[in-house]
Amino acid sequence: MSTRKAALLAVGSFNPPTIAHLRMLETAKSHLETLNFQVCEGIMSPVADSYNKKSTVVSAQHRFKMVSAATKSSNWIRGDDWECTRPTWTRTLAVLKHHLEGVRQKHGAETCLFLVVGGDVVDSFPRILPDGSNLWNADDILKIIMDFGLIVISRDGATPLQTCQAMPTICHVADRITILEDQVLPNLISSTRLRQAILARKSIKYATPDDVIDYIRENNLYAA
Ligand SMILES: Nc1ncnc2c1ncn2[C@@H]1O[C@H](COP(=O)(O)OP(=O)(O)OP(=O)(O)O)[C@@H](O)[C@H]1O
Ligand SMILES: NC(=O)c1ccc[n+]([C@@H]2O[C@H](COP(=O)(O)O)[C@@H](O)[C@H]2O)c1
Repeated sequence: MSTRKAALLAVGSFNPPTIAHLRMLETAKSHLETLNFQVCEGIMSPVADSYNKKSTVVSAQHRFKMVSAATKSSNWIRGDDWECTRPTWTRTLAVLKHHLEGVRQKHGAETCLFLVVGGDVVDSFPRILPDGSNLWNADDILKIIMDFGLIVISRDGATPLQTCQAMPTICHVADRITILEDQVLPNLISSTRLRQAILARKSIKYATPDDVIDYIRENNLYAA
């Protein structure tokens, strides 16, 4: 069987990045390798500041630097600041389209780009915003699943398959979504837990790479 090249994209706040964010990319890579893909690159793209109105979210500049620190020891995952340096929020389909171009230039015109998300992101697909608009466009979701490829990492409390099956606009492609468990490190880690621990002066060692901890300490992030 011939090898196909692939790259992976993870989007999110990464406020701060945790080992769960890194594990989701490693889990997706291992799975694709069993399907004979050669996974060339993993991209972590922090969302722009304009997306989050929460006061707990530190600036995109800090979040990008923490992602760079988190990926320092990886030989295939890197942070990318194209999304977070744009003045307005960029929908994930547009982020994928942007990176597909770069990835194909680097690794060849046949390279695939998959989106990797936790199950909670899929559970947000049907969410209606207070102004009545959809958080996700149905068309975007269809394109992400069919034109790119959606890999979902199970997350406690999330029911991604049921969510997709219950959405009339995407139920017919629900079986095209890959849902994986992290068998090596099933976890309940979240950025929220790390922020809470820092605030309570508790250790976050081993929940994120040491370089991220150093960056948080040097910049006095998340402390009261
Ligand atoms: N423990 C986990 N298991 C599976 N997916 C995860 C996990 N933690 C984060 N993710 C996924 O990583 C991506 C980026 O997540 P994000 O930066 O919002 O982190 P978070 O831990 O969910 O943040 P917060 O606690 O601040 O809401 C999302 O696709 C999210 O579902
Ligand atoms: N319509 C969209 O493209 C869309 C909608 C909601 C969240 N997202 C992305 O998903 C990521 C995670 O967002 P949440 O932290 O709100 O779950 C962010 O990077 C955000 O940009 C994209």
